[in-house]
Amino acid sequence: MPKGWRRKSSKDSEDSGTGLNEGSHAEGRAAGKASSEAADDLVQKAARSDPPSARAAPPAMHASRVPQVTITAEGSCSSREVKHADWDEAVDGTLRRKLSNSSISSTGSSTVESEDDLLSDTESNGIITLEPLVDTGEVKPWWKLKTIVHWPFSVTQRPKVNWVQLAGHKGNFKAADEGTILKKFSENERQCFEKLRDDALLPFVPVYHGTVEKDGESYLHLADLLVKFDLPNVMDCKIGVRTYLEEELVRARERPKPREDLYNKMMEVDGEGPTAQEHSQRGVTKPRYMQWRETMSSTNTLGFRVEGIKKSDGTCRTDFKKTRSRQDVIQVFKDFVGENVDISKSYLSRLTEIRQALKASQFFRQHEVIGSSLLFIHDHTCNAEVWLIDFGKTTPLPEGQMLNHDIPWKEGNREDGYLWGLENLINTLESVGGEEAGEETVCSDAKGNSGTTETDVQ
Ligand SMILES: Nc1ncnc2c1ncn2[C@@H]1O[C@H](COP(=O)(O)OP(=O)(O)OP(=O)(O)O)[C@@H](O)[C@H]1O
Ligand SMILES: O=P(O)(O)O[C@@H]1[C@H](O)[C@H](O)[C@@H](OP(=O)(O)O)[C@H](OP(=O)(O)O)[C@H]1O
Repeated sequence: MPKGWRRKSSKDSEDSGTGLNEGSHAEGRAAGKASSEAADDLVQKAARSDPPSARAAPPAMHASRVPQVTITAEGSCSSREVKHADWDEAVDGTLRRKLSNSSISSTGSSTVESEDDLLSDTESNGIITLEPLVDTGEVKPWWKLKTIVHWPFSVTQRPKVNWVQLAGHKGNFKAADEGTILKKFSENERQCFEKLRDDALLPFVPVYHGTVEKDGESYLHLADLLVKFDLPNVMDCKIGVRTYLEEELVRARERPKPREDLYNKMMEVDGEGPTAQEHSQRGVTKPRYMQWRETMSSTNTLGFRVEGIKKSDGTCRTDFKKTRSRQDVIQVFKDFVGENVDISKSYLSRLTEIRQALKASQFFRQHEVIGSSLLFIHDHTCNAEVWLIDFGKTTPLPEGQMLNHDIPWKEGNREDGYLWGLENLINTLESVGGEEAGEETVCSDAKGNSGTTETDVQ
């Protein structure tokens, strides 16, 4: 049992996240209004605002063919249009898809965007679709990917390859050889993948193939986790009770930099979110924004939040900023698993294995894990996997220091609430399964033959 936290039963916290964290909504709003003084006051206040975490809480191809990147979206995902041929010469000589920012913009123009825009624009979340401009009928590596689908909105009958980035920074990913992707290099993340090579968590992180240089840029070469799935359903859940580093807090306190992009993002969700001072300066600091995101979503109440979901039918959602109560999260999960008990069970067993591995992991003990996600993937075969991704802000502790990951965060202790969030995630999925006890389960084999089974969940 976490020290200082209590894992509540689903009953305890039945109707809202506030059941897990009494008054946290009100406090969230209060935090939203917290200060009308100088920006550094905002940061200090945010730092002091005794986050709920500190209170009782529950538990690829050849040159003859010129493919084209099509970035489109459905549902509430960002809308992207076909831009220009966007294949690159690959690192090893074959051609690769380029998912770079230069071909993507919210207006569909091919204008190269500034670094600032890239960092602040999360509109990149969308379904990335490849299609060849010239179809020779030849089967090339990319077309062998199992993620090939024919979109309903397709203007062409050519095969397409889809990859989805549900969260994170625009332009951070490129395609690589079949079954792999390139992620923009971060020394911090590289070090994490190197250390994970010899760790208990290795079976739960994407295979790391080292670093790659391309056009003067460095990348981490990683396994594409979607590749073995057929029309996958994908969900990104950010884990932990805190989504910013302590050092970001300190920096913002020393040199507060109110950001207009973050102010605008806040306004999009809640016009009443910014304080009077933030309205007048049309800016909010990063930690203040991050804390506001935490209080608006289930990060504070449950220690995790849903960032985005892409379903096999092509629909994609990233509008979960206000999905906060346990009931709302359960509903989102129910919808994601399609009321399929077998899938819930598979996810649960994988999460249980992850929990076990985390407890055995030396890496985990010695790192503050911030902004990392669990990527859920399943398809009609009921193959369901969960993977640990994104170690960009996972930071080593000073020599000799270790974290519990399930005790409240207080500035200085660097606790991240990762295990607490995982516990709540498991608990939430158990509720999804529990509510669906006896539901008919329809999974198909790899050839698409359906089979119906009656399943009980205890
Ligand atoms: N190895 C992978 N295989 C398949 N999809 C992946 C993989 N890694 C990341 N993704 C997709 O890309 C998205 C963003 O990944 P990630 O969080 O690593 O990016 P990021 O830019 O570092 O994010 P952030 O800005 O939150 O730090 C995920 O939600 C997922 O949809
Ligand atoms: O989810 P949202 O509301 O779009 O907010 C972004 C999200 O929290 C990212 O995790 C964060 O990047 P980091 O995790 O790398 O800090 C980014 O900061 P940024 O704008 O400074 O890139 C935020 O804008």
